[in-house]
Amino acid sequence: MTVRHILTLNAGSSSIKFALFEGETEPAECVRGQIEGLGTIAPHLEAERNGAKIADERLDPARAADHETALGVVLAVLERVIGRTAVEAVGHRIVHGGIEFTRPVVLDQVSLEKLDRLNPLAPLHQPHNLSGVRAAHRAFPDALQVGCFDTAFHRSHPWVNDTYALPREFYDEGVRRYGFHGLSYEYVVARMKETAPLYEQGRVVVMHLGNGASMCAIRDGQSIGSSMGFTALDGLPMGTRCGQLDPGVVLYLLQEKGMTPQAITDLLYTRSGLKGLSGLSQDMRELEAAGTPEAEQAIAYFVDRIRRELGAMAAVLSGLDAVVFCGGIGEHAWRIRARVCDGFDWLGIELDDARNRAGDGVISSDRSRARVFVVNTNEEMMIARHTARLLGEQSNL
Ligand SMILES: Nc1ncnc2c1ncn2[C@@H]1O[C@H](COP(=O)(O)OP(=O)(O)O)[C@@H](O)[C@H]1O
Ligand SMILES: CC(=O)OP(=O)(O)O
Ligand SMILES: [Mg+2]
Repeated sequence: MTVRHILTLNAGSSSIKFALFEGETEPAECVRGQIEGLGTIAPHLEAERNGAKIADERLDPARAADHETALGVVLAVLERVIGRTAVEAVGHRIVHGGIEFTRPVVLDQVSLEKLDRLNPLAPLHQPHNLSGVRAAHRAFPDALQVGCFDTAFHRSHPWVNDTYALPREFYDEGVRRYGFHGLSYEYVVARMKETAPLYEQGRVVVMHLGNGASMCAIRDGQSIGSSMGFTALDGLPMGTRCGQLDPGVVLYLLQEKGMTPQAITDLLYTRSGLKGLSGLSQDMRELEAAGTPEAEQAIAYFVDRIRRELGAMAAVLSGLDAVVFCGGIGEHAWRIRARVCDGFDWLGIELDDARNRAGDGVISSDRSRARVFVVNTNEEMMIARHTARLLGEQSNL
């Protein structure tokens, strides 16, 4: 029997991550790579095959000026690496599934057109996710194209955590607290089931802190609340997004400053957050190294909003058994983890300094009532599992 190959594409706001999996039932990763720093002056490509580096280079910014150009680089790398290997399916991270797409689906023309309509609700992601589907279809015309949605994991939200206090018809037409980063949360829950089953059943707050950042309150493995809402703008401040904002500010920008909807979109999605506050960079590595007062204030605001959200989520969960850090910042920035957890002993959190600096697995002390973990999230693995299942179902038809 020939081995099945599944390719996964994950277009984030500052990166494209890709991976190739092989295997009949449980997919095993054989190639993984990413281009990070899209749209910055220093984009970087790295890739490995079975753990060995096959690419590690700074890219000419013109080759990663936007997602579409960078995707061309990714497809060229893949062609070099996998040659004529048949790819049976391509699994895509699609950030917004709206009301209708609540689980992974095989994509066709009709579903793509419906998903195109959600572009305005996730302008940093959705158009790139969908152009990834179209490019993959051109590159692998015989492969099944599967869409896996960031919003799907959060459909278990109880109504109070799913609605806004607007007249009811808005909820009915889809103005809801969808929540995002769902593939990452789903992976973390699956990982905890394997390695820390006691906590998987408990009251867990997961922090996905990357260029996009959100937090999720999880009970019994299900999302009961997210810091993100109708769009991926709400909640925590991010690389370039503002996070929680009084809607009155938007009215002020429209009415008093005469800004157009496009100018406001640009401001809130691409000029705010860490970049806007620091006046320097959206990248936590650069802010930590800079040490300017503005960079310090940007970090302080980021940490403060995470701490507020942690307190709120512990209240929603009626207590706390575990906290998980993941995403580019959550996995690598030990100083941020220390600042987030500082003084939370009243919630039962106590970090072990050496474990936190090492940043792998459990980072809380043995005395800590709540356990704190760092998990290297793997959205690609989650996409591959969903895609393998749908591929299996299709071949049984
Ligand atoms: N070693 C590090 N120290 C601090 N921050 C880091 C480090 N590595 C990555 N980051 C942060 O993680 C971000 C990327 O996170 P990631 O989750 O990969 O991005 P995306 O949201 O595009 O998927 C970078 O913009 C940077 O702020
Ligand atoms: C939803 C979101 O913000 O995703 P990312 O962190 O990958 O940009
Ligand atoms: Mg991401």
